[in-house]
Amino acid sequence: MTEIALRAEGLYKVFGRQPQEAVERLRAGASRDEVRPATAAVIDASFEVRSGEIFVVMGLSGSGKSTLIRMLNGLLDATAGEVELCGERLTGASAAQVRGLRRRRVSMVFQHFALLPHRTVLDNVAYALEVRGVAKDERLEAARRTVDLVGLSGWEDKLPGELSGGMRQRVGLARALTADTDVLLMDEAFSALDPLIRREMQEQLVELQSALGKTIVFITHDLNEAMFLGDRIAVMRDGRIVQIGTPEDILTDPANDYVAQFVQDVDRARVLTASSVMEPARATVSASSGPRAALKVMRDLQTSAVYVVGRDRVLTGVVRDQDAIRLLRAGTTGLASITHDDFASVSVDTPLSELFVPAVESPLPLAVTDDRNRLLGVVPRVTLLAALGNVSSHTGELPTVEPPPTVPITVMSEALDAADAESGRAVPSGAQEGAV
Ligand SMILES: Nc1ncnc2c1ncn2[C@@H]1O[C@H](COP(=O)(O)OP(=O)(O)OP(=O)(O)O)[C@@H](O)[C@H]1O
Repeated sequence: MTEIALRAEGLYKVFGRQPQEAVERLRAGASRDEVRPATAAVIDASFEVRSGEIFVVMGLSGSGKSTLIRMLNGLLDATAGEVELCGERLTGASAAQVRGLRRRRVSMVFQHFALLPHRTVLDNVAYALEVRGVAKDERLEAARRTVDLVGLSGWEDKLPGELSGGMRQRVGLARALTADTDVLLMDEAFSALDPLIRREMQEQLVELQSALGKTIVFITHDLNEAMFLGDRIAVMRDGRIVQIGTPEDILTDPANDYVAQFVQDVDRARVLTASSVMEPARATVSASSGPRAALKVMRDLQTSAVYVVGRDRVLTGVVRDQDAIRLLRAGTTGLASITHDDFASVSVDTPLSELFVPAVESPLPLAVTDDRNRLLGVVPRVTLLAALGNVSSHTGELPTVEPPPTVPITVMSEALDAADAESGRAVPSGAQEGAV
Protein backbone atom coordinates (compact mmCIF):
# COMPACT_ATOMS: atom_id res chain seq x y z
CA MET A 1 0.00 0.00 0.00
CA THR A 2 1.27 3.47 -0.81
CA GLU A 3 2.07 5.54 2.20
CA ILE A 4 0.23 8.83 2.47
CA ALA A 5 2.56 11.67 3.44
CA LEU A 6 -0.05 14.37 3.55
CA ARG A 7 -3.81 14.38 3.65
CA ALA A 8 -6.23 17.26 3.36
CA GLU A 9 -9.91 16.65 3.97
CA GLY A 10 -12.69 19.17 3.40
CA LEU A 11 -10.32 22.08 3.94
CA TYR A 12 -11.69 25.63 3.98
CA LYS A 13 -10.11 29.01 4.53
CA VAL A 14 -12.32 32.04 4.69
CA PHE A 15 -10.87 35.48 5.36
CA GLY A 16 -13.01 38.24 6.82
CA ARG A 17 -15.80 38.32 9.32
CA GLN A 18 -17.80 35.33 10.48
CA PRO A 19 -15.80 32.78 8.55
CA GLN A 20 -17.59 29.79 10.13
CA GLU A 21 -20.91 31.04 8.95
CA ALA A 22 -19.51 31.47 5.46
CA VAL A 23 -18.25 27.87 5.53
CA GLU A 24 -21.71 26.65 6.50
CA ARG A 25 -23.23 28.58 3.63
CA LEU A 26 -20.62 27.27 1.19
CA ARG A 27 -21.31 23.73 2.38
CA ALA A 28 -25.00 24.35 1.77
CA GLY A 29 -24.22 25.28 -1.82
CA ALA A 30 -23.60 29.04 -1.71
CA SER A 31 -21.15 30.34 -4.31
CA ARG A 32 -17.97 32.21 -3.53
CA ASP A 33 -19.62 35.49 -4.53
CA GLU A 34 -22.63 34.84 -2.34
CA VAL A 35 -20.54 34.77 0.82
CA ARG A 36 -18.93 38.14 0.19
CA PRO A 37 -17.67 40.36 1.74
CA ALA A 38 -15.90 37.34 3.27
CA THR A 39 -13.20 35.93 0.97
CA ALA A 40 -13.46 32.19 0.50
CA ALA A 41 -9.82 31.55 -0.46
CA VAL A 42 -9.96 27.75 -0.24
CA ILE A 43 -13.21 25.82 -0.54
CA ASP A 44 -13.60 22.16 0.36
CA ALA A 45 -10.14 20.97 -0.68
CA SER A 46 -9.56 17.24 -0.29
CA PHE A 47 -6.56 15.29 -1.55
CA GLU A 48 -3.83 12.91 -0.53
CA VAL A 49 -0.17 13.26 -1.37
CA ARG A 50 1.63 9.96 -1.60
CA SER A 51 5.01 9.48 -0.10
CA GLY A 52 7.70 10.17 -2.69
CA GLU A 53 5.54 11.98 -5.22
CA ILE A 54 5.69 15.48 -6.62
CA PHE A 55 2.20 16.86 -6.19
CA VAL A 56 1.67 20.14 -7.99
CA VAL A 57 -1.02 22.65 -7.10
CA MET A 58 -1.67 24.81 -10.11
CA GLY A 59 -3.98 27.73 -10.73
CA LEU A 60 -4.13 31.34 -11.76
CA SER A 61 -3.24 34.15 -9.40
CA GLY A 62 -5.82 34.41 -6.63
CA SER A 63 -7.08 30.85 -7.04
CA GLY A 64 -6.03 29.99 -3.48
CA LYS A 65 -2.76 28.09 -3.92
CA SER A 66 -0.69 30.01 -1.38
CA THR A 67 -3.47 29.93 1.17
CA LEU A 68 -3.77 26.19 0.70
CA ILE A 69 -0.06 25.50 1.07
CA ARG A 70 0.11 27.69 4.17
CA MET A 71 -2.55 25.57 5.80
CA LEU A 72 -0.53 22.48 5.00
CA ASN A 73 2.34 23.55 7.20
CA GLY A 74 0.34 25.30 9.89
CA LEU A 75 1.35 28.84 8.93
CA LEU A 76 -2.37 29.52 8.54
CA ASP A 77 -5.16 27.96 10.56
CA ALA A 78 -7.85 26.25 8.53
CA THR A 79 -11.36 27.63 8.98
CA ALA A 80 -12.67 24.08 8.63
CA GLY A 81 -11.42 20.68 7.63
CA GLU A 82 -8.39 18.59 8.46
CA VAL A 83 -4.73 18.34 7.56
CA GLU A 84 -2.70 15.28 8.47
CA LEU A 85 1.06 15.04 8.07
CA CYS A 86 2.40 11.50 8.01
CA GLY A 87 -0.59 10.35 10.02
CA GLU A 88 -0.36 13.14 12.61
CA ARG A 89 -3.10 15.73 12.76
CA LEU A 90 -1.99 19.29 12.20
CA THR A 91 -5.38 20.92 12.37
CA GLY A 92 -6.59 21.26 15.93
CA ALA A 93 -3.12 20.69 17.35
CA SER A 94 -1.72 23.05 19.99
CA ALA A 95 0.74 25.76 18.95
CA ALA A 96 3.62 23.77 20.44
CA GLN A 97 2.54 20.61 18.62
CA VAL A 98 2.29 22.50 15.35
CA ARG A 99 5.83 23.86 15.82
CA GLY A 100 7.10 20.37 16.53
CA LEU A 101 5.32 18.93 13.50
CA ARG A 102 6.64 21.70 11.32
CA ARG A 103 10.18 21.10 12.40
CA ARG A 104 10.08 17.37 11.81
CA ARG A 105 7.65 17.03 8.95
CA VAL A 106 7.67 20.00 6.58
CA SER A 107 10.08 22.51 5.18
CA MET A 108 9.31 25.26 2.77
CA VAL A 109 11.08 26.82 -0.21
CA PHE A 110 9.84 30.29 -1.09
CA GLN A 111 9.89 32.26 -4.30
CA HIS A 112 12.11 34.93 -2.84
CA PHE A 113 14.65 32.68 -1.22
CA ALA A 114 14.30 34.05 2.33
CA LEU A 115 18.01 33.57 2.99
CA LEU A 116 19.85 35.15 5.88
CA PRO A 117 21.91 37.84 4.14
CA HIS A 118 24.80 38.00 6.59
CA ARG A 119 25.39 34.30 6.78
CA THR A 120 27.42 32.25 4.40
CA VAL A 121 25.88 29.74 2.04
CA LEU A 122 26.92 26.91 4.33
CA ASP A 123 25.46 28.55 7.44
CA ASN A 124 22.22 29.28 5.62
CA VAL A 125 21.97 25.68 4.53
CA ALA A 126 22.73 24.44 8.06
CA TYR A 127 20.24 26.82 9.62
CA ALA A 128 17.30 24.44 10.05
CA LEU A 129 19.52 22.01 11.93
CA GLU A 130 20.89 24.83 14.06
CA VAL A 131 17.36 25.75 15.10
CA ARG A 132 16.83 22.13 16.00
CA GLY A 133 19.91 22.20 18.24
CA VAL A 134 22.05 19.84 16.16
CA ALA A 135 25.76 20.07 17.04
CA LYS A 136 27.84 22.34 14.83
CA ASP A 137 30.08 19.71 13.23
CA GLU A 138 27.18 17.49 12.45
CA ARG A 139 25.05 20.22 10.91
CA LEU A 140 27.88 21.61 8.83
CA GLU A 141 28.66 18.17 7.51
CA ALA A 142 25.02 17.64 6.57
CA ALA A 143 24.98 21.08 4.96
CA ARG A 144 28.11 20.31 2.91
CA ARG A 145 26.45 17.21 1.54
CA THR A 146 23.36 19.05 0.34
CA VAL A 147 25.37 21.99 -0.97
CA ASP A 148 27.17 19.43 -3.07
CA LEU A 149 23.90 17.77 -4.10
CA VAL A 150 22.49 21.00 -5.49
CA GLY A 151 25.71 21.76 -7.35
CA LEU A 152 27.08 24.58 -5.21
CA SER A 153 30.37 23.05 -4.11
CA GLY A 154 33.00 25.76 -3.89
CA TRP A 155 30.46 28.42 -2.94
CA GLU A 156 30.09 27.44 0.71
CA ASP A 157 31.73 30.57 2.11
CA LYS A 158 30.01 33.13 -0.10
CA LEU A 159 27.24 35.40 1.11
CA PRO A 160 23.80 35.23 -0.58
CA GLY A 161 24.37 38.69 -2.09
CA GLU A 162 27.31 37.33 -4.08
CA LEU A 163 25.17 34.72 -5.82
CA SER A 164 22.90 34.81 -8.87
CA GLY A 165 19.15 34.24 -8.47
CA GLY A 166 19.41 30.64 -9.60
CA MET A 167 22.20 29.95 -7.12
CA ARG A 168 20.25 31.56 -4.30
CA GLN A 169 17.33 29.34 -5.06
CA ARG A 170 19.68 26.35 -4.94
CA VAL A 171 20.69 27.49 -1.47
CA GLY A 172 17.01 27.66 -0.51
CA LEU A 173 16.53 24.16 -1.84
CA ALA A 174 19.66 22.86 -0.08
CA ARG A 175 18.45 24.40 3.15
CA ALA A 176 15.09 22.66 2.87
CA LEU A 177 16.78 19.36 1.99
CA THR A 178 19.16 19.63 4.93
CA ALA A 179 16.21 19.90 7.28
CA ASP A 180 15.44 16.38 6.05
CA THR A 181 11.73 16.66 6.71
CA ASP A 182 9.23 14.23 5.22
CA VAL A 183 7.54 16.83 3.05
CA LEU A 184 8.92 19.74 1.07
CA LEU A 185 6.55 22.57 0.24
CA MET A 186 7.64 24.80 -2.62
CA ASP A 187 5.67 27.97 -3.26
CA GLU A 188 6.34 29.36 -6.74
CA ALA A 189 9.94 28.48 -5.95
CA PHE A 190 11.24 28.95 -9.49
CA SER A 191 8.91 31.69 -10.69
CA ALA A 192 11.37 34.54 -10.17
CA LEU A 193 14.12 32.87 -12.20
CA ASP A 194 15.10 33.44 -15.83
CA PRO A 195 13.55 30.84 -18.13
CA LEU A 196 16.75 28.89 -18.80
CA ILE A 197 17.79 28.82 -15.17
CA ARG A 198 14.27 27.90 -14.28
CA ARG A 199 14.37 24.95 -16.64
CA GLU A 200 17.68 23.86 -15.12
CA MET A 201 16.20 24.02 -11.64
CA GLN A 202 13.16 22.03 -12.69
CA GLU A 203 15.37 19.33 -14.12
CA GLN A 204 17.52 19.31 -11.04
CA LEU A 205 14.49 19.05 -8.79
CA VAL A 206 13.23 16.02 -10.68
CA GLU A 207 16.69 14.43 -10.41
CA LEU A 208 16.97 15.17 -6.72
CA GLN A 209 13.51 13.90 -6.11
CA SER A 210 14.19 10.60 -7.79
CA ALA A 211 17.51 10.25 -5.95
CA LEU A 212 16.16 11.21 -2.53
CA GLY A 213 12.54 10.10 -2.86
CA LYS A 214 11.24 13.29 -1.22
CA THR A 215 7.56 14.09 -1.06
CA ILE A 216 7.12 17.49 -2.65
CA VAL A 217 4.12 19.78 -2.89
CA PHE A 218 4.94 22.34 -5.55
CA ILE A 219 2.84 25.40 -6.23
CA THR A 220 2.92 27.13 -9.55
CA HIS A 221 0.76 29.18 -11.87
CA ASP A 222 2.74 27.89 -14.85
CA LEU A 223 1.12 24.94 -16.53
CA ASN A 224 4.22 23.82 -18.39
CA GLU A 225 6.11 23.74 -15.12
CA ALA A 226 3.27 21.82 -13.49
CA MET A 227 3.22 19.32 -16.31
CA PHE A 228 6.96 18.85 -16.26
CA LEU A 229 7.29 18.40 -12.51
CA GLY A 230 4.07 16.85 -11.37
CA ASP A 231 3.43 13.17 -10.83
CA ARG A 232 -0.06 14.47 -10.17
CA ILE A 233 -1.54 17.91 -10.47
CA ALA A 234 -4.39 19.57 -8.63
CA VAL A 235 -5.91 22.36 -10.71
CA MET A 236 -7.44 25.16 -8.63
CA ARG A 237 -9.98 27.72 -9.68
CA ASP A 238 -11.61 30.32 -7.47
CA GLY A 239 -10.66 28.46 -4.31
CA ARG A 240 -11.79 25.04 -5.45
CA ILE A 241 -9.81 22.08 -6.73
CA VAL A 242 -11.46 21.36 -10.06
CA GLN A 243 -9.37 18.37 -11.12
CA ILE A 244 -6.68 16.12 -9.74
CA GLY A 245 -4.82 13.86 -12.13
CA THR A 246 -1.59 12.97 -13.84
CA PRO A 247 -0.32 15.46 -16.41
CA GLU A 248 -1.54 13.13 -19.11
CA ASP A 249 -5.00 12.84 -17.55
CA ILE A 250 -5.29 16.58 -17.42
CA LEU A 251 -4.10 17.05 -20.94
CA THR A 252 -6.04 14.28 -22.58
CA ASP A 253 -9.14 14.24 -20.39
CA PRO A 254 -9.73 17.68 -18.90
CA ALA A 255 -12.53 17.66 -16.32
CA ASN A 256 -14.22 20.77 -17.69
CA ASP A 257 -13.92 23.63 -20.16
CA TYR A 258 -11.85 25.66 -17.74
CA VAL A 259 -9.14 23.01 -17.53
CA ALA A 260 -9.41 22.38 -21.27
CA GLN A 261 -8.75 26.05 -21.97
CA PHE A 262 -5.94 26.11 -19.51
CA VAL A 263 -4.16 23.24 -21.19
CA GLN A 264 -4.65 24.52 -24.71
CA ASP A 265 -1.25 26.13 -24.92
CA VAL A 266 0.74 23.53 -23.12
CA ASP A 267 3.79 22.10 -24.76
CA ARG A 268 2.36 18.66 -25.43
CA ALA A 269 5.57 17.23 -26.77
CA ARG A 270 7.07 17.43 -23.31
CA VAL A 271 4.12 16.11 -21.39
CA LEU A 272 2.72 13.32 -23.46
CA THR A 273 4.71 10.14 -23.69
CA ALA A 274 4.77 7.29 -26.14
CA SER A 275 2.32 5.37 -23.98
CA SER A 276 -0.35 8.04 -24.36
CA VAL A 277 -0.33 7.97 -28.15
CA MET A 278 0.67 4.44 -29.04
CA GLU A 279 -1.66 2.12 -30.88
CA PRO A 280 -1.79 -1.64 -31.20
CA ALA A 281 0.91 -2.91 -33.55
CA ARG A 282 -0.74 -4.35 -36.63
CA ALA A 283 2.21 -4.76 -38.97
CA THR A 284 3.65 -7.76 -37.16
CA VAL A 285 4.49 -11.29 -38.09
CA SER A 286 5.53 -14.20 -35.95
CA ALA A 287 9.22 -15.11 -35.97
CA SER A 288 8.29 -18.66 -36.87
CA SER A 289 6.49 -17.69 -40.07
CA GLY A 290 7.95 -17.30 -43.55
CA PRO A 291 8.22 -14.61 -46.24
CA ARG A 292 4.78 -15.44 -47.58
CA ALA A 293 3.05 -14.54 -44.30
CA ALA A 294 5.19 -11.42 -43.95
CA LEU A 295 4.40 -10.24 -47.44
CA LYS A 296 0.69 -10.85 -46.98
CA VAL A 297 0.65 -8.64 -43.91
CA MET A 298 2.53 -5.94 -45.79
CA ARG A 299 0.20 -6.14 -48.74
CA ASP A 300 -2.94 -6.09 -46.59
CA LEU A 301 -1.76 -3.15 -44.52
CA GLN A 302 -0.03 -1.47 -47.45
CA THR A 303 3.19 -1.00 -45.63
CA SER A 304 6.83 -1.46 -46.56
CA ALA A 305 7.93 -3.57 -43.61
CA VAL A 306 6.67 -5.66 -40.70
CA TYR A 307 7.90 -6.21 -37.19
CA VAL A 308 8.97 -9.74 -36.37
CA VAL A 309 7.92 -10.88 -32.92
CA GLY A 310 8.90 -14.01 -31.07
CA ARG A 311 7.46 -15.61 -27.95
CA ASP A 312 5.82 -13.22 -25.52
CA ARG A 313 5.82 -10.63 -28.29
CA VAL A 314 9.53 -10.05 -27.89
CA LEU A 315 10.62 -7.93 -30.80
CA THR A 316 13.31 -9.59 -32.85
CA GLY A 317 13.56 -7.30 -35.86
CA VAL A 318 12.10 -5.94 -39.05
CA VAL A 319 11.49 -7.53 -42.43
CA ARG A 320 11.18 -5.32 -45.52
CA ASP A 321 9.02 -5.85 -48.58
CA GLN A 322 11.80 -6.24 -51.18
CA ASP A 323 13.60 -8.80 -49.04
CA ALA A 324 10.43 -10.80 -48.48
CA ILE A 325 9.72 -10.84 -52.23
CA ARG A 326 13.28 -11.92 -52.98
CA LEU A 327 13.07 -14.73 -50.46
CA LEU A 328 9.67 -15.81 -51.67
CA ARG A 329 10.86 -15.92 -55.27
CA ALA A 330 13.90 -17.91 -54.25
CA GLY A 331 11.63 -20.36 -52.46
CA THR A 332 13.41 -19.88 -49.15
CA THR A 333 11.43 -20.42 -45.97
CA GLY A 334 12.09 -18.78 -42.61
CA LEU A 335 12.64 -15.09 -42.02
CA ALA A 336 15.90 -15.19 -40.09
CA SER A 337 18.13 -14.32 -43.04
CA ILE A 338 16.23 -11.13 -43.85
CA THR A 339 15.34 -9.98 -40.33
CA HIS A 340 17.15 -6.72 -39.61
CA ASP A 341 17.68 -5.17 -36.23
CA ASP A 342 18.20 -1.65 -37.53
CA PHE A 343 14.94 -0.25 -36.25
CA ALA A 344 14.31 2.30 -33.54
CA SER A 345 12.38 1.44 -30.43
CA VAL A 346 11.33 3.72 -27.61
CA SER A 347 10.00 3.10 -24.13
CA VAL A 348 6.50 3.94 -22.90
CA ASP A 349 7.94 6.85 -20.92
CA THR A 350 9.72 8.52 -23.82
CA PRO A 351 8.27 12.01 -24.28
CA LEU A 352 6.82 12.86 -27.69
CA SER A 353 9.53 15.45 -28.14
CA GLU A 354 12.03 12.61 -28.37
CA LEU A 355 10.02 10.57 -30.85
CA PHE A 356 10.42 12.79 -33.87
CA VAL A 357 13.90 11.84 -34.97
CA PRO A 358 13.40 8.09 -34.62
CA ALA A 359 9.94 8.40 -36.22
CA VAL A 360 11.37 10.12 -39.26
CA GLU A 361 14.11 7.54 -39.62
CA SER A 362 11.95 4.49 -39.05
CA PRO A 363 10.47 2.59 -42.02
CA LEU A 364 7.58 1.56 -39.75
CA PRO A 365 5.47 3.21 -37.08
CA LEU A 366 7.82 3.54 -34.11
CA ALA A 367 8.01 0.46 -31.91
CA VAL A 368 7.25 0.96 -28.23
CA THR A 369 8.88 -1.73 -26.13
CA ASP A 370 9.25 -2.55 -22.45
CA ASP A 371 12.44 -3.42 -20.59
CA ARG A 372 12.19 -7.00 -21.83
CA ASN A 373 11.95 -5.76 -25.39
CA ARG A 374 8.34 -6.84 -25.77
CA LEU A 375 6.41 -4.96 -28.40
CA LEU A 376 3.72 -3.01 -26.54
CA GLY A 377 2.49 -0.87 -29.40
CA VAL A 378 3.51 1.50 -32.14
CA VAL A 379 3.38 5.22 -32.76
CA PRO A 380 2.62 6.06 -36.41
CA ARG A 381 3.77 9.45 -37.58
CA VAL A 382 0.23 10.66 -38.20
CA THR A 383 -0.65 9.92 -34.60
CA LEU A 384 2.38 11.81 -33.44
CA LEU A 385 1.37 14.84 -35.44
CA ALA A 386 -2.27 14.57 -34.40
CA ALA A 387 -1.29 14.46 -30.74
CA LEU A 388 0.77 17.58 -31.11
CA GLY A 389 -1.85 19.42 -33.08
CA ASN A 390 -4.29 18.93 -30.21
CA VAL A 391 -6.42 16.81 -32.45
CA SER A 392 -7.83 13.65 -30.98
CA SER A 393 -5.85 10.72 -32.24
CA HIS A 394 -8.87 8.48 -31.74
CA THR A 395 -10.88 9.48 -34.73
CA GLY A 396 -11.39 5.97 -35.93
CA GLU A 397 -9.52 4.11 -38.59
CA LEU A 398 -6.51 5.96 -39.94
CA PRO A 399 -6.59 6.28 -43.71
CA THR A 400 -3.16 4.76 -44.22
CA VAL A 401 -0.54 3.02 -42.21
CA GLU A 402 2.66 4.75 -43.10
CA PRO A 403 5.04 4.57 -44.73
CA PRO A 404 3.59 3.15 -47.94
CA PRO A 405 5.10 0.09 -49.54
CA THR A 406 8.25 0.61 -51.57
CA VAL A 407 7.10 -2.15 -53.90
CA PRO A 408 3.78 -1.74 -55.77
CA ILE A 409 0.94 -3.82 -54.34
CA THR A 410 0.55 -5.57 -57.68
CA VAL A 411 4.14 -6.79 -57.52
CA MET A 412 3.52 -8.14 -54.01
CA SER A 413 0.38 -9.90 -55.23
CA GLU A 414 2.18 -11.38 -58.22
CA ALA A 415 4.94 -12.72 -56.02
CA LEU A 416 2.39 -14.22 -53.64
CA ASP A 417 0.34 -15.73 -56.49
CA ALA A 418 3.43 -17.21 -58.07
CA ALA A 419 4.50 -18.74 -54.78
CA ASP A 420 1.01 -20.05 -54.14
CA ALA A 421 0.80 -21.53 -57.63
CA GLU A 422 4.14 -23.24 -57.10
CA SER A 423 2.99 -24.80 -53.88
CA GLY A 424 -0.37 -25.70 -55.42
CA ARG A 425 -2.40 -23.29 -53.30
CA ALA A 426 -3.50 -20.75 -55.87
CA VAL A 427 -5.64 -17.97 -54.45
CA PRO A 428 -6.80 -15.21 -56.80
CA SER A 429 -4.99 -12.10 -55.67
CA GLY A 430 -7.95 -9.82 -56.45
CA ALA A 431 -9.97 -11.42 -53.63
CA GLN A 432 -7.33 -10.36 -51.13
CA GLU A 433 -6.90 -6.92 -52.51
CA GLY A 434 -10.59 -6.15 -52.34
CA ALA A 435 -10.34 -6.33 -48.57
CA VAL A 436 -7.60 -3.74 -48.32
N1 LIG B 1 -4.72 37.49 4.52
C1 LIG B 1 -5.70 37.61 3.65
N2 LIG B 1 -6.78 38.36 3.91
C2 LIG B 1 -7.79 38.49 3.04
N3 LIG B 1 -7.81 37.88 1.85
C3 LIG B 1 -6.75 37.12 1.52
C4 LIG B 1 -5.65 36.94 2.38
N4 LIG B 1 -4.75 36.12 1.78
C5 LIG B 1 -5.28 35.80 0.58
N5 LIG B 1 -6.49 36.41 0.41
C6 LIG B 1 -7.36 36.24 -0.75
O1 LIG B 1 -7.59 34.88 -0.95
C7 LIG B 1 -7.65 34.57 -2.34
C8 LIG B 1 -6.62 33.51 -2.65
O2 LIG B 1 -5.31 34.03 -2.50
P1 LIG B 1 -3.99 33.21 -2.62
O3 LIG B 1 -2.84 34.12 -2.34
O4 LIG B 1 -4.10 31.98 -1.84
O5 LIG B 1 -4.01 32.83 -4.17
P2 LIG B 1 -2.84 32.31 -5.07
O6 LIG B 1 -3.45 31.35 -5.98
O7 LIG B 1 -1.72 31.86 -4.23
O8 LIG B 1 -2.46 33.60 -5.86
P3 LIG B 1 -1.01 34.24 -6.08
O9 LIG B 1 -0.31 33.33 -7.01
O10 LIG B 1 -1.33 35.58 -6.65
O11 LIG B 1 -0.40 34.32 -4.71
C9 LIG B 1 -7.42 35.87 -3.05
O12 LIG B 1 -8.67 36.40 -3.40
C10 LIG B 1 -6.74 36.74 -2.03
O13 LIG B 1 -7.03 38.09 -2.25
